[in-house]
This record gives sequence, C-alpha cells and structure tokens, in this order.
Amino acid sequence: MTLRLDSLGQRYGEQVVLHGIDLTVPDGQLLCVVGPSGCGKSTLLRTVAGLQPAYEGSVSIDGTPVTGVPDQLAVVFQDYGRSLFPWLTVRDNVALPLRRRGLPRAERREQAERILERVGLEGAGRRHPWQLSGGMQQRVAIARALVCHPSLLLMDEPFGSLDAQTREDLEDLLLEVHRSDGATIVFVTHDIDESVYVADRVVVLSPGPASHPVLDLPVTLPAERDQITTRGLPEFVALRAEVGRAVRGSEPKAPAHPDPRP
Ligand SMILES: Nc1ncnc2c1ncn2[C@@H]1O[C@H](COP(=O)(O)OP(=O)(O)OP(=O)(O)O)[C@@H](O)[C@H]1O
Repeated sequence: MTLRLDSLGQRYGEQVVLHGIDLTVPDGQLLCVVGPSGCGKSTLLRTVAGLQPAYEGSVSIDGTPVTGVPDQLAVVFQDYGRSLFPWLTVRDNVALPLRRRGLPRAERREQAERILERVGLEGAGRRHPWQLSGGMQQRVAIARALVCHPSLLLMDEPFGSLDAQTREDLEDLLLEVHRSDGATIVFVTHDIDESVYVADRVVVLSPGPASHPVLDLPVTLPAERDQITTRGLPEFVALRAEVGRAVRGSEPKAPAHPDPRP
C-alpha cells in the first residue's frame, strides 16, 4: 500500500503539532521516523491510523483518503502491557482481530497458533500475558498485528522499553516479517542505531511543530542484515552519523548560561 501525506497539519487546541507535512511512502517500504521528543511522531501515526482526523491536508492510502481506521492496517504500540487483555489467553488475544472479522472459532485458533509459532511463541497460546516476560508480551502484540496480514503496519516505539538483547531479537523478527510479507511499515523510534538497522529509509522530523523533514535518507545497506556484521559496516557508521547530526541539529538549543562574573 502506498501511503501519502499531503500538507498534513495537526493541532491540539491552540497548539500546532504538525504543519505542512508532505511525505510519500511507497508500497513495501520500511520507513523509520526519528525526531526529538514531543515533535509529533505519535500524533503523525495516530493521524495515519485514522484515530484522529487531520486538521489540515490529507492522508491517503493507494489514492483513497483516510477518513476512519483503514482495513488492512495494524498498529503496535510501545506499551504492550496495556494493549493486551490480561483476562484473555495469549491465543485469544492474538485471535481477536479474526473474531471481529467473523472467522469460525477453529480457524481463529489455528491461525493464531500459526502466527505465534512464527514469532517464536509456540506453546505459549494457553498462557496469559501476565505470565510472560516483556519481550514475549511484545511478541504477542506483534503476532496480533500480523494475524490479519496487514498491508500497512504502524509501529510506535515498539521496542522502546525492552532490554538490549530482546530488542535486537525483535528487530530481526521485524526484518524477517518485512522481507516475507512485504507490508508498508512506518516505524517510530528514538534510537538512531535502530532506525538505520531496520529501515529502507529514515526521515528526521524537526522539533514541533514538525514540518518538512530535516533529513530524508535512503538506507543503502544490503537487505540481508545481521546485528554484528551490519552494525560494523563503514556505511552503517556513516548513515548513523548523518541521522545523529540531523537529530542533534534539529533539537532546540539549550539557553546560554548567564555570565556568573559580577
Ligand atoms: N491527546 C493530546 N492532547 C493534547 N496534547 C497532546 C496530545 N497528544 C500529544 N499532545 C502534545 O502534542 C505534542 C506532540 O506529542 P507526540 O506524542 O505526538 O510527540 P512524540 O514526538 O511522539 O513524542 P515522544 O517522542 O516523546 O513520544 C506534545 O507537545 C504533546 O504534549
């Protein structure tokens, strides 16, 4: 699915958060959005997801304006603890979108088990989310997002609260899913290394109100990525530095210290 933002603007009351954003994400691209805290990244995702109507401009998917939550869209948030239902088993959490689509129970269970196996959680279907580690819970949230084979996947800092090892494992899972399913993915992260490692393209937004991206960078690394080899490539290091400079350059400057001398 091709996602297009045209002169997109968003505000909360008097506060302008996004202004005049033009961005096209071609079908199958994994776009990372990076930018200083509060610049409007989550607002951008919520607007694309149809959860907030655009204040100005438009969002369209394959040429059709987004006016509500689009079919074929799935979202993964950072806060997996709140996005899973604790009273449902892992399998029923994952099968929930299938239930909404009216699939019979046996088929729901079978598809949920298949996707759980794919995210490395075979055998966990009968447990409850609170019996799992944070990394496993986020795998459940990813499984639930994938169960309907979305063409557009929005991820808002999905690995932000996980330990380094789990985070790397889930980055690799995301790359594998992207390679095999080919969905268009918009992935918000604070982590510059992570953005370069997973993305086909990185855009850096300016401090709010975010407008035209301050950097729009194709990631020209080989498609086959590996946590050790890829991160050691000179090209990776150069891309990371370029994104880092853009993020730092876009951060508001700290106020100058007053001269303490009398
Ligand atoms: N529901 C809301 N009501 C009012 N203001 C909001 C709301 N959601 C966000 N904001 C404000 O809009 C601005 C952008 O918030 P947003 O969460 O989109 O930024 P962000 O770039 O995702 O931040 P972070 O990186 O810290 O998650 C912030 O100033 C925030 O306080």
